[in-house]
Amino acid sequence: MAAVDLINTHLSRTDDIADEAFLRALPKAELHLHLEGSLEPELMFELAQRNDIELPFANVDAVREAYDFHNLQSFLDIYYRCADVLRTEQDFYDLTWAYMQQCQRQGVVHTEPFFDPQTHTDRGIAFATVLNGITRALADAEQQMGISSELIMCFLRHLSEEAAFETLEAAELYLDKITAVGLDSSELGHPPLKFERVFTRARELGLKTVAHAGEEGPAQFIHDAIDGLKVERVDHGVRCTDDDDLIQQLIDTQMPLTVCPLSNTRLKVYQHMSEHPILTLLERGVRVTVNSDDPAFFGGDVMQNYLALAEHLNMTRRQAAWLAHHSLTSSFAAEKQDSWLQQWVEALQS
Ligand SMILES: Nc1ncnc2[nH]cnc12
Ligand SMILES: [Zn+2]
Repeated sequence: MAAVDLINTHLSRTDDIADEAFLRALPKAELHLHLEGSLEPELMFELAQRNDIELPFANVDAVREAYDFHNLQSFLDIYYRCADVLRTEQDFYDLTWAYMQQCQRQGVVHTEPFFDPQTHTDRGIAFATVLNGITRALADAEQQMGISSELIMCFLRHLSEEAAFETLEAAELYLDKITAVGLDSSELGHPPLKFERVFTRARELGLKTVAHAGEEGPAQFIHDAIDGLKVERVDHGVRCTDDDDLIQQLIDTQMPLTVCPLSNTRLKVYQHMSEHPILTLLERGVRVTVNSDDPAFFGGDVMQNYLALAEHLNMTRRQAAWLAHHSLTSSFAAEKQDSWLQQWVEALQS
C-alpha cells in the first residue's frame, strides 16, 4: 500500500498536533548528524582531562553560554576548537557511542552520521585512529542496540581541492567502512563546484554523494550540488525557497533534503522557528526530513527538533508521520526499509 493510503488507513487522528509519545514511537532515521557536533560539554571535559588538555572554558555552564552564535562561521570557529579534545581511538569510540545511546532514547532506528577527517588529520591524528574508533562504536551499537548505520566522510570545503583529494586517497584503504562522501564547513565563498572533480573520483570508487548546499549559500549552490556533484541528497537545502523552479524540480525528482530546524534558528538562518519553511515545503511535496546537525551545540537532538516543529509550527501527526517516512525511505540502507516501514505502520496505530 502507498504511504498516503497507509496514513489514511492507520492514523485515526491525523490533524491532532503531534505529541511527544507519538513522536518518540515513530521509527526515525537521522540523515544529517556531525559526530563532532554531538560532543556534549560533559564528555568534552572528561576527554580534556583524560588527554591533559586545557580548555578555554571554566566549566560546563560556561561552555553552554559560549554557544551563542550569529551565523555559521561563528559556530564553526568554536566547533573546531572543541574537537581538539578528540585524540585517541577510544575518544572517537566514546563520542560515537554516546551519540548512539542518544539515538536509542529517541526512537532513531538508523543513522548516517558524518565525520570530518581533516579536522583531525590536520592536527596529526591518523586517519585510521579516527575511523577505527567510530566504526567500532557503530558496530557495537548495531549489535547491542539494533541501530544500523552508514558512515559519510565529509570534505571541509574551506580547505583546498588538493587536500580533499588527499583525504579521499587516505579513505581508499577503508572503502568497506564508508558509504558516501559529503561536503561541509563554511559555505559562503566555497561553492560546490570547487569539489566537482573530487566527487567524480569518489563516485568512480563506488561511493555515494551528498553535500551541504543552500544552508547560508544561494539556491544556485543546490543546483550545482545536484548537477555537478550528482548528490543523492541535499543537506539543508532550505534556500530553495528563493527559487520556485528549483522547488518544482525537487518535487518532481523527489530529491531528499536533510533539514535541521534547530540548527537553522541557532545559526540565524531564521530568526525564529515560526518562520521555518519545512512544513510549507512538506505540504508542497518536497521530500524533507528532520535532523539535528550538531545536537550538542544547538540544544537539541532529533526528538527536540520534531518537538520544536510541533510547538512552533503546529506540526500534526500526519505531517510527523510523513517526515519520519521520508527519513526512512531516503536512507542509503535500502534493504532495511521494509522492516522499518512495518514498525512505522505500527506506530501510526498507537
Ligand atoms: N551546519 C553545518 N554547516 C556546515 N558545516 C558544518 N559542520 C558542522 N555543522 C555544520
Ligand atoms: Zn550539517
